[in-house]
Amino acid sequence: MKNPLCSLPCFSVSKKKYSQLYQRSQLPEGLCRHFSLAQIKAATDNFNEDSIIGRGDYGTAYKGTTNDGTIVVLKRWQSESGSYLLREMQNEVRFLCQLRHPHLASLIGICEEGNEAIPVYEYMSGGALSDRLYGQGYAPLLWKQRLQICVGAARGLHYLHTGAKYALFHGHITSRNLLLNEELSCKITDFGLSKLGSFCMSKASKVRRESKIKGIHGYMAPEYAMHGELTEKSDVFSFGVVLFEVLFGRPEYDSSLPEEKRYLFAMAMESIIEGTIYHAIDPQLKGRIAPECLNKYLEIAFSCVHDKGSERPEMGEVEVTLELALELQDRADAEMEAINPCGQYMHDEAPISIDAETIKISSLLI
Ligand SMILES: Nc1ncnc2c1ncn2[C@@H]1O[C@H](COP(=O)(O)OP(=O)(O)OP(=O)(O)O)[C@@H](O)[C@H]1O
Repeated sequence: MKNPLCSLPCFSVSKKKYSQLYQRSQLPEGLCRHFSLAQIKAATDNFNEDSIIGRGDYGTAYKGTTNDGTIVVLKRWQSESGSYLLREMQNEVRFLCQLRHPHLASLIGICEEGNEAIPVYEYMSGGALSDRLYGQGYAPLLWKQRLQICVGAARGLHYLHTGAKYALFHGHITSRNLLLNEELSCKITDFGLSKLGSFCMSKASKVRRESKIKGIHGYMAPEYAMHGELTEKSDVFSFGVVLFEVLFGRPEYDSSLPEEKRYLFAMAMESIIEGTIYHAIDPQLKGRIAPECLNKYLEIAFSCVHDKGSERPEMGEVEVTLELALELQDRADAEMEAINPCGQYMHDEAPISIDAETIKISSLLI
């Protein structure tokens, strides 16, 4: 049966209308635990202000503890929010209930009672990757930790694209949507904008959005920003943007910087052309990156943000290349440690050589 929500325009929903609009997910208990509203209230001390950890467009995120002691995050949808946000939340629940992967966010269950529709997630105590890269209050991530996080995220995204019966496109990959646990293992979250692709990826992998184009502009592939075409290659593009943030330790756009430095890609390009990349990257990484690793990393990062989707690699290739970059770093570190068994060491700043064909960045980015 066609979901009646799909044909609704974007408007805000009154409480009365909400119950008519909201279709119970009717997910079997085996796929998704069902919480009662009383259990949710107990977990958050009746939605106590102190339990709030953030607010999104849809409503409020709370940290809570379930009766078996599990620390969770609950997202309370507000009826004043637009109906498209309700649709996004249902979309997320529908996908996450059926997907299980160590690098995808874990949906523990949902509460559907009265006017409430509250998904319950595993709590990720390590925060968002964006916060760890350029937020306040965290120790800087080491280069190898960053690489491991990227490898994890690439595995999750590769699984999303190819691991299930139908390909799934995330549609909203950003460093804010990559959450870390205590061991710094990364999980992809926020599947509200996700779309099912074709049964077979090699056939028509293109999904055209009928609705408004949504997402964060700097992460959007040119074909998505301009024509609303969401494919697996749009996720690859967004992931490439994250790879640059990881290396440079800054957001893709930073209004606090002088104009010529605001756009991450303009800065990255200039540093490659002028041979000043080692000065442009995150200062915390100075001397920590082996040149052969940096070369591999930059090669794959630039190819991910290629102007043309067809020239971008598939996530499987991205994953393998990042694993190789990590291996090159491990090897170089082992060699340095053999020479300096108890000393601090710095890797050389060898020139970077990237094929000019790989660097074809959209003018939208710079
Ligand atoms: N599972 C989780 N574990 C720990 N923190 C989380 C979890 N999910 C979300 N958060 C944090 O809660 C805050 C709100 O997140 P949420 O996903 O609700 O909105 P957002 O991503 O900030 O915005 P939007 O979803 O509207 O783009 C963010 O700081 C996010 O890092």
